[in-house]
Formats: sequence, structure tokens, C-alpha cells
Amino acid sequence: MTAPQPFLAEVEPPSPLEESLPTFYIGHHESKRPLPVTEFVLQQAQDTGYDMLTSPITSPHFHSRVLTLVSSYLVELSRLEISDDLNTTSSIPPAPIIPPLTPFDTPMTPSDTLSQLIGYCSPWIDLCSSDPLISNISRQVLNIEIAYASFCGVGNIIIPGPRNYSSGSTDNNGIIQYARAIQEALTIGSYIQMAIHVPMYGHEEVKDMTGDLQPFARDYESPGKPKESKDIDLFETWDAWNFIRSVCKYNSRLSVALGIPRQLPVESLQSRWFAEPLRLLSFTPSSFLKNKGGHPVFSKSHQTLLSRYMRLKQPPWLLLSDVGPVPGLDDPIQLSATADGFPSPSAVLDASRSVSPTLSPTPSEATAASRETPKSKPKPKDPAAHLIYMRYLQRNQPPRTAIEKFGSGYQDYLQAPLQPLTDNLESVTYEVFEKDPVKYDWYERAIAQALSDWTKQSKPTSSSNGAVVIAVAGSGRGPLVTRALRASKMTGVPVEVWAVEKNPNAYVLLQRHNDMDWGGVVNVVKSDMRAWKGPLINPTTAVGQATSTTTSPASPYGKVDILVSELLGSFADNELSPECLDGVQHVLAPQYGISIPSSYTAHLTPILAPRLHADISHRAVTDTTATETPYVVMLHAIDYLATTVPDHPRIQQAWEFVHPLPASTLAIAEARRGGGVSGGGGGSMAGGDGANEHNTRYSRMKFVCRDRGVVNGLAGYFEAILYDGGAEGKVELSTRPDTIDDKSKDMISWFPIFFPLKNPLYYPDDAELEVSIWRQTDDRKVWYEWMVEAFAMVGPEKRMRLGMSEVGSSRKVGCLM
Ligand SMILES: C[S@@+](CC[C@H](N)C(=O)[O-])C[C@H]1O[C@@H](n2cnc3c(N)ncnc32)[C@H](O)[C@@H]1O
Repeated sequence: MTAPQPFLAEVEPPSPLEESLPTFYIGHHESKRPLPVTEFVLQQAQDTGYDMLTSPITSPHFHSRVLTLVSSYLVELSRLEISDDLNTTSSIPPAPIIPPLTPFDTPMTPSDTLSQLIGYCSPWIDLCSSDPLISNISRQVLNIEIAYASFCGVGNIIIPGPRNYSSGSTDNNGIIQYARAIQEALTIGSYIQMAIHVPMYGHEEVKDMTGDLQPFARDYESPGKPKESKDIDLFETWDAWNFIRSVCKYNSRLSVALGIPRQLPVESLQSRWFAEPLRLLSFTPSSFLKNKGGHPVFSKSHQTLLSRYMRLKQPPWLLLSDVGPVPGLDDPIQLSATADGFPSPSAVLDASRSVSPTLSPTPSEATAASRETPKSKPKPKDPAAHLIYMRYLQRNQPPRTAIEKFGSGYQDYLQAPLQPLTDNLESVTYEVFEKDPVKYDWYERAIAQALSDWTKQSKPTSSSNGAVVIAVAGSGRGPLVTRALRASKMTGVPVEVWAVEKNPNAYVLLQRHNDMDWGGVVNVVKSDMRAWKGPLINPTTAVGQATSTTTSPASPYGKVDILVSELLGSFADNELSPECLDGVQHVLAPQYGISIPSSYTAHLTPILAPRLHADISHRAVTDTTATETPYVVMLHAIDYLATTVPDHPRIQQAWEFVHPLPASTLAIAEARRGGGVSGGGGGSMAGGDGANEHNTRYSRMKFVCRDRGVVNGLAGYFEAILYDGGAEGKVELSTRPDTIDDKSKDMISWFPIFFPLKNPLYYPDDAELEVSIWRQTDDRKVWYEWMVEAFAMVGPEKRMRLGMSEVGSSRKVGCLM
């Protein structure tokens, strides 16, 4: 096991999502806001239904001061050029320094309203400029603005994204200039949250920007303008963002304000952005369609995208950009009657008719529509139409699924895997397992099928009275024991049930259950299953006492026909199910005995997980094992990097364990134990005597990636066959996102495992990732080692290794046997 572990007192629990629908926190942005955002403006905006406003940090006054400074400097330069005084580079006068802000230079001042404001940095600068003067001045402007916003107490700012990306061509150093400027800005405003405003793909629409610094750039070697290219490089913007945040070392205060275009990109790019720290989604009028009534509405795909992004653990804020002024500022009568944020009925009706049949108005809206919209009068354009529509969408979000509700608050929350073998679990932990609506039913089905087959096939049993002997190895608080008894009742096959548990506290509950619920028919044993001798044939000693007498021909211990266990971890074998089941296999009836589960497999896929990477890097400051720990985590803000192609699916099986083992394998293991190896030999390479060597594994898998990306680690899943009922079908469990619905829909017991890479591994388009993973043991411990290599094809048959990760190893935090 397992999925959400109850939180220990000293661990701060993640804040669970409210039961209600996601909060839409909606802001208003104007690229040329005419008035300073005063308390009155803010109040008007809030009355209309906005939650916040953006405000420029500096004023047009400041802008013209900077332009004058730049022009004067350039005039001075040309004067020197003409007079031939610029004969050496050293005689070029240093770039001017922008004098400090004056009260005319900024509309902002520290006040209570600032908490509802987002500072918007000047878009007329060009940090990417190839002209050192322009990039220098731009950096100064940025720094001045951030320092002042920070001083005033602004919590969030938006910085317009880079004006060119240069991911493909080599002749532009703009993006590195930009990234370094942001890195510097992060040190200036040391508390402020910074969102980089970038479109999902391509460049922001070029707006007519009076006083843009870009045209001032002198003709340097690399032109500052983005290169016209016929091919649209969809991932170029993401690439630029990735570059910036990598330079800024995944700083947790750096996020994305994502511009949503009218034409949405391919799914792979939408899911790429989903994995990124989306602070804001910004919409311009061009992100919307118009319905028949002329109201702004989203296309179906925009609605789906919005619902998806709003399900992030921290839903992004929504910014309506340039959708018109805040209503009522110049004409209070114009203040629309929608201060409660409810949609104008005609907007909703039209929206539902022409765009989304699923989004129909509520009865109250429909009534209001007939009351408020006289058919004869043409309705004036609602100045808050975009906002009204967003509020409407907010109230019509699809309900959350069972898994979403169960995992609420746990998304991307890293937990160290349980070690149920070395640690004794608390009752509350068992209680969480027992909430699974699927797992126990599936075990019951598997046991029932196994019992029916046992009788159908007339197999002899290990009891003297013909009952099939079932042992639940690691029974916890007993839910599988209950299911075994139910399976027997359902099939009519008599059983003798043994419950073996090493946790002394759970043992108390097992005995209590036996008295109160199971009618005393269960034999409860307090023992490590590996030390259990088997069912006492004639229990003269108290039932449940493990003894350590050696087995003799006249052994008092019988055998088990069906060994039921649930010792699986998120990566199948990571809680040492193989080692425990090997250790108890001696009690299994040699010829007919079966194990439920009969086999399990571990599966992997490379993922982009920037949030997890940032979290782990942060932990690594104080915890040296942070980057070497495989974590149990409900993966959420991640992107799957591999594409499914023939022979190389997106998620691949690493290895398998099958139970029971062939007797010969166990015999070799036994011979090796304590150093006694037939034919000599010095034990295993990892330092043990080799008795557990048969449980080591190695796998190398090739993944094909169409779009460039960054690997932050490997997501691990498992599948298990509880029982293969032949014609009746297999009873299987799966946590793989692509097979869970087929095999064990709605099972919630296990979150995936995450093997982190210490350093992100970048790869280009059309690359291959080779993942190597080892299961290692030294007979005392089990641990994993993993690494990723990136290759690019450089010819039809030739590829080149571009880079590789360090080898991760969980040896220091390995599972003790
Ligand atoms: C994941 S829990 C499952 C509990 C229960 N069967 C269920 O499904 O809810 C695994 C249980 O196995 C027990 N366990 C693990 N290793 C064991 C061992 N070597 N011998 C006996 N019990 C063991 C743990 O104490 C724990 O109660």
C-alpha cells in the first residue's frame, strides 16, 4: 500500500479543496488603463463582479521620461559619431541611468487596496533586445518597477513575456538576457510573486504600442525582431518559458500568466501547459466567439480547457484583458445590474443554444430572462458580457469524479512510501485503505473464483475435513478475512481460515473481530509470516501462537491451499511483497497451493513534473536523501512525455513477479543463505550472501517523444493478477491510467510512485528516452536505481546521446527486509 496516508501530527496536511465548485477568481486588465486604480475604481470593479484589477506600476509620465533619456543619449552618440570622437569602443559613453521615480511616475501608493491589485510591468520595454542600450534600459525599468511594487506591498505582478524566443535559431541571445533579468528581478522583490505573460504558442498579437523601446534598437548583428518562419513551432513558447524558469532554478515565486488564443493548439501542448505553474489564464476578446445574440462565449474546446485547468490544485486566476473599461466608471448609470455575477439571461440562453447544449440556464435564469428581456427592445451591448459569461461557466462546471473527491488536497503532495514490514501501521492508516470501493470486492471475486475452481477441479485440500485452507498473510484489521468468509458463503465451499499478522496492535483487533464478527471460526496468528510454521493441525496450544519448533515428519503443522496477501506498494514490489511471500511459501501446499495475487508487474513512464521537481529541490536543501527517494504521490500537474508508437507504448512494463516461485529457485536461495553456495562463490555483488538475488530485476525501456520536453522523473504504476480464472476471466488490479478503467475502475488504494531526477533532462523534438531501472538487494534491504538517457536521431539508423541523468539510488532510504 498505498494511497493517501493519514497525516501525522507534525506534517502539515494539504488543504483539501472545498466540496463546492472551483473558485473563479476573475480580474480585469486594460493594456492602457486610463485612470489610476483608486478605491472607487476598485469598488466599481467589485460591484460589477470582478475580484481584482491590474494596475500599471509606472505612469505615462515615467514612460516619456525614459524615452527622452534614451533619445538624448542616442542624439549624443550620433553627435560624437559625426565629430569622429567615437574612435574606440571605450570612448562610447556609458548607458544612461534612469533617475528614481517621482510621484508623477507612478499611480501606486501603499494602501489597503493593493491586495486586490496585480501590478503589470511596462510592456514597452524589450529585455531581449540585441541592442545593449535597449536591454540595459529595459532591465532598469523592470527593476525600478519591481522594487517599487514590492515596496508598496504588491503581492503579485505580471511581467510581459520575452519578445522573441530564439529556441530554433542560434543568432539571437535575447532569451538569455530576458531570463537573467527575471533572475535578477526575483532577488529585488524577494516576496513578490511573478507571472510571466506568454501566449500558449506563438507570439502575443503585436499591439500598437506608442513609445515602444524596440524601434530604438540600433542595428546590431542579431535583429531583435522575431524571425518570420513559415513553420509554426508550437512548442517554442513553452521552450522559452522552460528556459527562463531553468535559469531561475524553478523558483517557486515564478509562474506563468498564460494567454489563451482563439485557436487552441494540439492536445499535447494543452497538457504541457497544464503541468506548469499556471498562476493566471488571460483572455482577450479574440479568445471568445460570438453567439447568435452577439454575446461572447467559448467554443466547446475552450470550455473543456478551462474546466481542466480550473481543476488544478491551485486553480489559476482568470484575467479578462482589454474587454472594455470597468462599467460605470465614466457613467454610473451604466453600471450593469449584474453585480452578483449572475449572467445576463439572454447571454446564457444564446450561449447554450448556439455553442454548448449542455450549458443550459437554471430555471431562475430562464424566469429572469422572460421577465427582464422584453423581446421588442434590442438589448444594448452589456459592458460586462465577458465577465458575466465567465461567472456563468463557474456555476456550470462539471462535478468532480470520485477519485478527485477522494484525493482532494493530495494532488502532487509527496509522501515517503509506507514500510509496513518494518513499521507497524496505525489503525487510522488501515481505515484509509479500507475505504477503497473496489479492491476488497475484487479480492472477494478472486477468492470466490479460486474456491469454485478448487471444487470443480476436485483438488485435494490441506485440511482433514475437506475444507480449503485459506491464510490471509498480513491481515491488518481483517477486511480480507471477512471477504474470504463471504466468498466461502457465496460459493458454498467450506474453508478453514487463518489470519496472520505481525503488527501486535492490529492483532488485538483481529481477535476482537473473531469474537464479535467471525463467530470465532478464524485462527488468528501473531507472527511475521516468514516465521510462521503453518496451520496447526491439532491446535493444543492456544490458536495464534507462532512457535519455532523445527518441522519433522510428524509435524504438527499443516499446509495452506490459498495464500491471500495484499503487500503491494505503488510500484508493486516496493513494499517487499516478493520477499515476504517467498518467506511464507513454505506453508503453501506444494502441488496445488496458489497465491492471490498470482503475479504483479511494475510499469514506468517519463514525465514532466515541474512542481514536484521544485518541491524536491527545496527539500534537498535540508535533506540529503530528498532527490534519491521514490515518493508516493497523487500525480496531478504533470505531463506524459512519451508518445505511444508500435512496440513502444507510453507506459511500459519494467518487470514481473510470480507466486509461488518454483521450488528449485527457493532451494537455491536457501542454499545461499548464510554463505553456503554449492560450488563456492562469494555472495552477491551488492554485499549480501545472495539469498535474495532472485528478486533483483533490471529493465531498460525505450520511449519515443515527438515534442521536445524536460524529464523531471519517472511515474511508476503497477498491475496485478489476483486470480486467473481461465474462461471466467482474470481478476486484475491496475493503477495505470490507461488500464485502470478496464481492470479496476475507481480503485483508490494506490497513488503512483515518482522516481525523481536530481537535475531535469532536456531533450529536443523527435527524441528517444532510454530508461534504465534496477531492483537491488543486499539481503538486508531492497532499493531501486534509475537513470534516463536522451537520444536524437542523426540519420535513419544512427542516433546520438544528447545527455543523461545521474543514476538515482534509494539505497539510503531502502526498504528493510
Ligand atoms: C497493506 S496492509 C494490508 C492489510 C489488509 N490485508 C488490507 O488489505 O486492508 C499489509 C499488512 O501486512 C502486514 N505485514 C507486512 N509484512 C508482514 C510480514 N512479514 N508478516 C506479517 N504481516 C506482515 C502489515 O503489518 C499490514 O498489516
